[in-house]
Amino acid sequence: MRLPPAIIGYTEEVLREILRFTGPADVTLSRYFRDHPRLGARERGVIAEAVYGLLRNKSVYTNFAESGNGSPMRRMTLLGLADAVGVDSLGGLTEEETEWLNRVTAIDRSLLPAAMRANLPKWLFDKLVERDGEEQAMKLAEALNTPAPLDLRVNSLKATRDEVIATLAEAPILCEPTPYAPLGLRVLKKPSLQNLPLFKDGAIEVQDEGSQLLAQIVGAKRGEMVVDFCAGAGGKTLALGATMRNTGRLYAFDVSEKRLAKLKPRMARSGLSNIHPVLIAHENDGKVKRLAGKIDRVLVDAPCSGLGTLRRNPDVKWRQTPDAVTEMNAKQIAILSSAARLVKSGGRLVYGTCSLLDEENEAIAAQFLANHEDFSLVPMKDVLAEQKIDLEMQDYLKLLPHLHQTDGFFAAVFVRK
Ligand SMILES: C[S@@+](CC[C@H](N)C(=O)[O-])C[C@H]1O[C@@H](n2cnc3c(N)ncnc32)[C@H](O)[C@@H]1O
Repeated sequence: MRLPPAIIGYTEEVLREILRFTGPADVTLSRYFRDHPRLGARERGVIAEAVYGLLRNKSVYTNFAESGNGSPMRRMTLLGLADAVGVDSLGGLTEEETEWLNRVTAIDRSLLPAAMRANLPKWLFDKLVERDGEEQAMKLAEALNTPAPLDLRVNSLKATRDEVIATLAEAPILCEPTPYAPLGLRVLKKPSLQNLPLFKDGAIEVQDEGSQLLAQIVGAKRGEMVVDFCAGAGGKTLALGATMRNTGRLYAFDVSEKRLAKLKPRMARSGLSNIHPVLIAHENDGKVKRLAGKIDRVLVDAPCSGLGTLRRNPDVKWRQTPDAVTEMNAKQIAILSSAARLVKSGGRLVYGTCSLLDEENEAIAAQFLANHEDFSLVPMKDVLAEQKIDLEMQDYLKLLPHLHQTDGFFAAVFVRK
């Protein structure tokens, strides 16, 4: 069935706003849908898919939109919608538009220049090519421009992975165990989970496999004192709390009240009572100082460019700038240095990001080690062996979508001597 012609106007309107890049695309999209309650579920789905498809392919579509007649924004909109549902499903096109869309969507993209095909901003593409070579950079770009699968983490306090697979199969929702994370499941389609008893009762949480692995290498144990320094809405906090079997004390620090507020209902669902959310004003807050030298394990899941999450947040690549990354680097080293003071002798400090850039990853780890003689690096291959995770790494954890089917993640593990 063809889509009503009005959908083109709605998509164009919201796209115009999103392409100003004044805020995250998902926030703008949610606000638009709230302001347009008449839009049905199917229309919302198509508009969202068109917007995301366009953000993923913006370089190529901008080039395509330069041909043809009429407003470039309408042409961009048509390309996004054609990407989402196919040209034949669009209602309200002129004959000329149909002919143009059929022509440009049939173009063999392998003939386009690599920098355009990668659909990355030039500064980022150049950086990746310089580091990894063009072939690898293209493979990475292609994976980053493909939507992420839906990964779940089983809450081991409430169920086993096999029990969840069996219960989901009754729904029927098909999934398979993730290759590396012991409690992960990859769902084969993208069903809505919110109303499932498994979700409401806290037996499952949505969490990328890479994020699960980052929490696991902290190695938190029963009865320990653990700090999740940048806990946000608690994706990794919940995983840590379950690994600790709901014992010990797990402090969830963050500077964002809004993010910590989102952790609370998730804590309630999970059945975890060992988590203590703490709002801090900054990384040197007195609440941090009081715990100096007392903590067994500290995770710093640092604020970063987020370029490893482009599969879910394709707008991030167009919103980030090299200057913003440089500013972030100062914050990252400041947070890591302050968090390090919490770690007791023999304790573990984990620095992680969801960035692909060396300057937010290895460079911060190296700078930290150079300035903290009382810490040494624990090679990631040893940490993975200890956690029985079957992944080949050297000094650091470096997860990449084209190699591991996860978001891009980096982690370094240090021990206090
Ligand atoms: C990558 S996000 C954390 C994601 C979270 N750990 C998860 O797994 O869902 C980084 C977090 O760092 C927080 N943050 C920023 N500056 C901070 C600071 N100075 N001290 C502590 N947290 C900070 C941000 O509010 C944000 O929630």
